[in-house]
Amino acid sequence: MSNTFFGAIADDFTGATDLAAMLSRAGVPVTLRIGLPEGGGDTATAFEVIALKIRTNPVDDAVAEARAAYRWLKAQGARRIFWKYCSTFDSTQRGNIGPVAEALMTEMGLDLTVHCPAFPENGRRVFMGNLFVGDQPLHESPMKDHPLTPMRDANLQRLLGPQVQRQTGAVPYPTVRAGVAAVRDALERLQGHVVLDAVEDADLATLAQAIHDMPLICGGSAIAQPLPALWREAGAMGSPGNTPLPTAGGGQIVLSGSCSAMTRAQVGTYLKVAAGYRLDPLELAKGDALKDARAWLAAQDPAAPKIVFATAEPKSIAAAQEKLGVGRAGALVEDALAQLARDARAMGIGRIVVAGGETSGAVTRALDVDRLRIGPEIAPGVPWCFADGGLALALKSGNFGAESFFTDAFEMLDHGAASSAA
Ligand SMILES: Nc1ncnc2c1ncn2[C@@H]1O[C@H](COP(=O)(O)OP(=O)(O)O)[C@@H](O)[C@H]1O
Ligand SMILES: O=C(O)[C@@H](O)C(=O)COP(=O)(O)O
Repeated sequence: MSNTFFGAIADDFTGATDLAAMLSRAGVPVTLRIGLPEGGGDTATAFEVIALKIRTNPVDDAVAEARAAYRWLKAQGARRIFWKYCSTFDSTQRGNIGPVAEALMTEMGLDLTVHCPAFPENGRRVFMGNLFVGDQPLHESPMKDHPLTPMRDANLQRLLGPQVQRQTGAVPYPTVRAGVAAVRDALERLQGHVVLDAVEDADLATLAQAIHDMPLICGGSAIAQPLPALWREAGAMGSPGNTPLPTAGGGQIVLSGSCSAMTRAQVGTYLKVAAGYRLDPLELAKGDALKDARAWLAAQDPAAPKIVFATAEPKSIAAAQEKLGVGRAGALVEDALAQLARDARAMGIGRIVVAGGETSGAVTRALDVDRLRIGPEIAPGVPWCFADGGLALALKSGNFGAESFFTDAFEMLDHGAASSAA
């Protein structure tokens, strides 16, 4: 058995890099695995994050993949397990947040776990069990129009309830404000899935102190940031070593399949300085559109700023989904962007920014990457990641980053920030 201390299972790829970034901020080197590792005990490190693509899979498939990932982490000796899902609680009515949490509890013989999606730095706050995005309740935020997981309620217990067998409960804000002992006390009296309120980072610090010894924590990435220092203090883990990051190759491209309000703004901003090609799922379904996109890409200068995007307004997404179905519309775009990523690599492009969690999963898999090292953060929760062979990837959650994100990302590499990263 090797020395893994912390093992995370992330339901999508942007979520995995987000969590890895938070742990890196806390000073620990993280190994990010793309998909379930094969064999691998000899390469296991202290902090392992496994990126799966199971956010919108059928429940049974998602549970089976998460269980297999858990068993691999357990075989490496992991003593803390983290089930990483989206800070906007992206899930369908059936799952997969609840069913995976339940399966992990059963595997681990637990009757209590906590759910903490709050990420105040990115505007996700939980108050009295209700999730806010900026100043809007989740179901009034742009998440109500997500192509795959439209969120139509903000109350986390109401969202979780139908997804789980065990009971749900909550630690409300006044208890969190009352401090660590009050939170511990509340948790001792609860069972099942307990939703934790957190409005500011100070609340996350309180919660982390109260829950750092729990074997299973579920939620967004922000609650992970204060944990390594507490584990170190409690003597639960040693000081992991550090190794230098690989360097990034040349050339650049942005591939965007996210349709979030923030990505739409980012694409609009980037098109002012970059060459752009728009993919339309209805055209892709007809057959020739991908060939045209590939020809367009082949004619571009690898070094010049460029973007291929399917990013569209809710009305146009709805029209495509009505004709093709939600799954097919999404898959056509994901497959096309995956093929274009392979083409970009073949042209010698080594710096790729991908917008969208599902999209990132499709692209990263297409590039045959099995491990990523975590570099500097471009924006909160979005680090540059480095694969072997000179490939640098930034996997941007739809909602994250400033409007200038795509330019910010390449400027960061141009200015050599990667070489100074932890
Ligand atoms: N124009 C479009 N019409 C329909 N679906 C689209 C369109 N553009 C992208 N999609 C799909 O929407 C989904 C966006 O999800 P994702 O990549 O996870 O983005 P986010 O990070 O914003 O959630 C993907 O499956 C993508 O293929
Ligand atoms: O927690 C978050 O918000 C992100 O880490 C995340 O999961 C992003 O998912 P997408 O918005 O689908 O990229």
